[in-house]
Amino acid sequence: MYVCVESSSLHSVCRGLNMKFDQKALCKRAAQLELNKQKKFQNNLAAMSVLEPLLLDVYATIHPKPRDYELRKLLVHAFNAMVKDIFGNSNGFPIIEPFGSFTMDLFTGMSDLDLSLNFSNDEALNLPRERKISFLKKFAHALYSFQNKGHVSGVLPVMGARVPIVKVVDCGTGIECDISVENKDGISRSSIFAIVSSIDERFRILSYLMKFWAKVHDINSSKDHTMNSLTIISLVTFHLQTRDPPILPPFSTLFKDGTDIASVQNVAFGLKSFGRRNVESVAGLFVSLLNKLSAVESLWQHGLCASIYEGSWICKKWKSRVGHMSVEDYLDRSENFARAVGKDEMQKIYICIRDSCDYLSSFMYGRLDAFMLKKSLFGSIPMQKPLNQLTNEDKDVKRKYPLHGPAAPPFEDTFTKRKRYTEADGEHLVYVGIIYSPLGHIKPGILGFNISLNCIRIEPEVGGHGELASPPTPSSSIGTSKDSGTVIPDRQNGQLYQTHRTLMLVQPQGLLFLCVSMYRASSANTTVAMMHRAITRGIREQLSGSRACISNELRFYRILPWPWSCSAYLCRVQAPSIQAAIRNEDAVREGKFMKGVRHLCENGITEVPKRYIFPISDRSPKPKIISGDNITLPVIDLSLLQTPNHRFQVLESLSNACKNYGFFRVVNHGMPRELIGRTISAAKRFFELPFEERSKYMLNDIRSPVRYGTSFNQNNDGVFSWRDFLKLNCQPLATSLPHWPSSPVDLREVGVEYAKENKRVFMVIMDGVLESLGLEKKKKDEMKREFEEGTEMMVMNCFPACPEPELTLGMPPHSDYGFLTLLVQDDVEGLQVQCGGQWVTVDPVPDSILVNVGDHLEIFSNGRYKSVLHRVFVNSSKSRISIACLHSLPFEKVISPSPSLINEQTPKLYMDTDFEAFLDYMAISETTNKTFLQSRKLVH
Ligand SMILES: O=C(O)CCC(=O)C(=O)O
Ligand SMILES: [Fe+2]
Repeated sequence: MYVCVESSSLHSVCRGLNMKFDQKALCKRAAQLELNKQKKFQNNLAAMSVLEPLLLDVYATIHPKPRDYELRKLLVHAFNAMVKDIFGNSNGFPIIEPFGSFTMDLFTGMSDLDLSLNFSNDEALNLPRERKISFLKKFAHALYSFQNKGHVSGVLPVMGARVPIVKVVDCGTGIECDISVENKDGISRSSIFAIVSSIDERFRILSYLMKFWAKVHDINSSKDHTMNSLTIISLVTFHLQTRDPPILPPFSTLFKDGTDIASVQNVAFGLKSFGRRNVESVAGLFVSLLNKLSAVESLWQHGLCASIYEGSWICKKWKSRVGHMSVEDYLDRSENFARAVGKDEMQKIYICIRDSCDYLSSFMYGRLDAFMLKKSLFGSIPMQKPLNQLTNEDKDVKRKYPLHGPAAPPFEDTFTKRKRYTEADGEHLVYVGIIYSPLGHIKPGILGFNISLNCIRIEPEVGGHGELASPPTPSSSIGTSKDSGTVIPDRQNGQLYQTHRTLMLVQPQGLLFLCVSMYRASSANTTVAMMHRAITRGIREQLSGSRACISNELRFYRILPWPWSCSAYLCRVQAPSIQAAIRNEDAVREGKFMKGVRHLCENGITEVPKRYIFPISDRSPKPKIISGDNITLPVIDLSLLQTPNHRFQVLESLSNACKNYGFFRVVNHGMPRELIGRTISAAKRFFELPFEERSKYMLNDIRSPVRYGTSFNQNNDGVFSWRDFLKLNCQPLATSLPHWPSSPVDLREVGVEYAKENKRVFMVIMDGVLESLGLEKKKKDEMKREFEEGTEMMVMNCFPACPEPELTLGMPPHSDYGFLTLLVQDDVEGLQVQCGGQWVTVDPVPDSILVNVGDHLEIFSNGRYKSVLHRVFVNSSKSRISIACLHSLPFEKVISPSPSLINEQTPKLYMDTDFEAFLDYMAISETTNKTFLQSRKLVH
């Protein structure tokens, strides 16, 4: 125990500055540093107004749902029934009482449940440690027998801990519980924070955000010597106490009538409007809290301590040493909540704090967009629910203490980005519950490992088992000694060896994958957390290949003897019927959809697989069949653009076309008709090659000079598009060309000729576009020089004939990313553009080249010219080929609104962007519907 030897006259020597601090000087210095930091940090109002909803959105995502509350309550109830059987129940005791994050209302669906086994209500009663341990042993003994029967799993007594506990996972809910005895300290601390929550709601929001932020950065774990939750919540409290005007009172005020819950509650009741005078936003508080922590980095070692009892900094030394971080326990002021924080871990914490301040600062300066900020602060993986929280009442599993509750709501898909079926399918996901208990069930075999799952539970919403496999009985063994495993390389930390097995189960309404991993570290320096991260990445990569969506990840256990560890994943794929499930399973297993639409058609299909069915809202209204109803696009005669007499007029038309349509045709462009014909023909012949030949170019790297693929953004598309494509990078040609397909034999030659001609035509149009935007000659010439070196991506599209064309789309509504796209096509109709809120079909016109404004030009023109949404429909009889060339500035160039187009009436509307940002975005998001461009918009 650390005993406080603090006094206000305590001196500590600052080695670096050779300076002494007493309490007053130290606190003054902390305030000064915070002020300096705050001054340097430019709070941009527009950016703040984007940050606020962003943070509230994160909060809404992580905040538990009603079912999470309910399950925990039911679980407490079930444990109480269990306790009654184990210990008897004479005077109403013992009872199980929850505390910790659940009672503070600061938990998430992933949080453990802290429970205390209480033998009386007497707050003063303090059982000796030995007594507590003997009660826990008795409890653990009973739990083991429940474990054998499949009621609970992962029973683990941790008697050597400061507070002895038994860990156990409930099979019905998947919730891990830490049970302690007479944990009155824990109960009163969490009750007090729950009361504080009622004073100002910013406390709870900020606590959630900070806890989540810390979790994402792996700095919220006392076991790993980073910050425990009490430290984080106390730092939030402290920040709110030290704002001007303060939002929360010092706890000394709260405790003025005593520290018993009733008194504190009473006092708090009178403080309900305490923080009202302070109107700071959550975003403002979030930023200033990180800045505050960042500012005082150097002062902790001199005894700086956050006292929420006093509501101010104090100077404090703990008995054995100065805390690396000091956050005074408000009930026992001789204790440091942050006592577990280690020296190296403090550095890790500070790297995260500094980085996050930098991200926020870049965001304020417009150098980082909201999307990337969110990713940097909170990661890109949504919080996942413990899978068994999706349960209905137990049916199959033996459960002695059933959770009697209302039926579980339908599965809420937190992975909307990866959702594979549309709402129109009508059916929700199957519930599947699974508990994996590694303790005592994983043994290294001679060649591999034996893994037994001691309590898998499968609970279909509708009874009956799948056809492909029946659910494993409790303790099915899915590991075999023949399974020598796969090596998953960890790019950052060398190699980790792991073995994993994939168990596939088909349920009447869905398909499940269960991946159980058992692995060991390759070196003694590898921490368990590193192993876990590497395996997680590996499994996710494998699953993204199969397009399964991960519905949940089981708890990560560190309780195996070093260097072994294990984790398990359950993934589910939504499917409306067993047949569909089997079809999908085939497709997923063989990666059939990934092989493209032509491949699918070549294998004979008579209906559109579910995976390709778009929501009605996306595919309606049906394309108009009556010709003549199609849109007449502006026509720009490029030959006239070069004649001085007509140039001005043509520029005028060009400007109108870019402003009002975003699409126009160019004629008299000088591109030989036969060259267009030859290029389309080469593309057509490429798609007609045997799949084995085409598949040589099926590369997953979006930066590769050649890429054969399918759909729109195949790694992220929820619904697949009826399109295959071949993307050829044309800049620089010399290095890209050798990678282009060698078959059909003329593809390279024709492609090069076409790419060069296309660039020439693009330069002519771009010259006009720049002039029409009023750029002065010098700037225009400079831009043109850059465009000469600019990117050019040739996209050959193939839209095969489709058995049910009205259900799908060749391309979803999207805009193109570059400055201009030049498009040619065969004679089959398919393109539609959005015009005045309507989808209108564009006729194929031989000899003309269709041009459209891309996102980069919308940004560069500061919104004067608009990139326009377009989509492609397919038909039942004819395959269609189109070739789009997307042109932009060089890859590394930053694209920003032209300064000449920013003025008082039209302030800068978009933040700077580059290809890297686009690619990053594309890698994890759906890019349809101009979402990328939306993410670049500045709010005024
Ligand atoms: O095929 C078409 O008409 C349009 C193709 C397209 O929009 C694209 O490749 O971005
Ligand atoms: Fe397009």
